[in-house]
Amino acid sequence: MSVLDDIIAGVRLDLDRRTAIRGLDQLIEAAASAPLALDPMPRFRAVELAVISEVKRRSPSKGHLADIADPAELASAYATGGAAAISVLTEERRFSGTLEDLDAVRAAVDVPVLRKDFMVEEYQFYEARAHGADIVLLIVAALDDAKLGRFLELTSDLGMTALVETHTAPEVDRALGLGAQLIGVNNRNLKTLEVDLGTFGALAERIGDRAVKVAESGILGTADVARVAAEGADVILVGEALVKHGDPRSAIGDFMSAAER
Ligand SMILES: O=C(O)c1ccccc1NCC(=O)[C@H](O)[C@H](O)COP(=O)(O)O
Repeated sequence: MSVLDDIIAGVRLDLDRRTAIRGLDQLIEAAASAPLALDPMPRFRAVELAVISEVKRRSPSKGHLADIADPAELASAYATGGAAAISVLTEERRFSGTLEDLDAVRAAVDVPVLRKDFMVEEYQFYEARAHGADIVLLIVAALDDAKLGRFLELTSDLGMTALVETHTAPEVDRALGLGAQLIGVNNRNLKTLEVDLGTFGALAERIGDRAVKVAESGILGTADVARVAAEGADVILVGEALVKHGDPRSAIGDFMSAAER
C-alpha cells in the first residue's frame, strides 16, 4: 500500500465517524447558509508571485514540525505578511490538523482559505464549505476521471475553487482535459514522499497559460522560490519553511521579493 493509499484509508475511517455524528443533509444545509466563498484567482493574478501559507503541525515525511497552539494567530501573521491565501491541513491522523483549525483560521482572516485534505467523498466538500473554506484540494492521483470531474463540478456549484494537484505529465493532461483553472504541481511524490524541486519545472511548460500554476512542497528558502518563479510559478504553497521560521510574516515578504529579482 502506498503512503497515499494508507493516508486515504485513515481519512475514510474518520469520515465514517463524522458522518455518523452529522448527516449529509445537515451539512448541505450548513454549507448553504455559510457566507459566500471568496474567489482566490484575482489575488493569485495580482502579484508576480502569490504565496499560499500553510498551517502544518506535522507530516508523514518529516514528523513533528511545529507546536501551533493558536492557528488563528499564525494565520493572521501570514495574512499581515502578504499571503494571498491560507492553507489549513484538516487531516488528523498524519498531520494533526482539525476542522476546528479551519474554523479558527476562517474567523481570523479575510483572505481565501484552502481546506487541505484528501477529498474522496462528496460529504467532505459540503463540510469544507460549511466550515468556511474557499478552496479545496483535489489530488489527481487519488481520483479517477469520473470522480475528478464530478468533484470539480461540485466544488464550483458550492462557489469554491479547486486546486488540482498533479505530479506527472499524464496527471497534468487529465487536469487540463477536465478544465482545471488552478493546477498545482507537487514536488513531493505522494507515493514515496521523496521531494524533487525539479518536478515543477519539468511540468510547468505543459500547463503553459492554460491554468494558474502553483508550485507545491519542498520550497525551503528564497533560492528555491527564485527557481520555481523563474520556471513559471504564479503561486507557491509553503508549509514547513514558514511554520519553522521564527518570523513567518517577514519570510513571506522575502519570498515575494525573491521572485522579482
Ligand atoms: O508533507 C508531507 O509529508 C505529505 C505527505 C503525504 C501527502 C501530503 C503531504 N503534504 C501535503 C502538502 O502538500 C504540503 O503540506 C504542502 O505542499 C507544503 O509542503 P512543504 O512546504 O514541503 O511543507
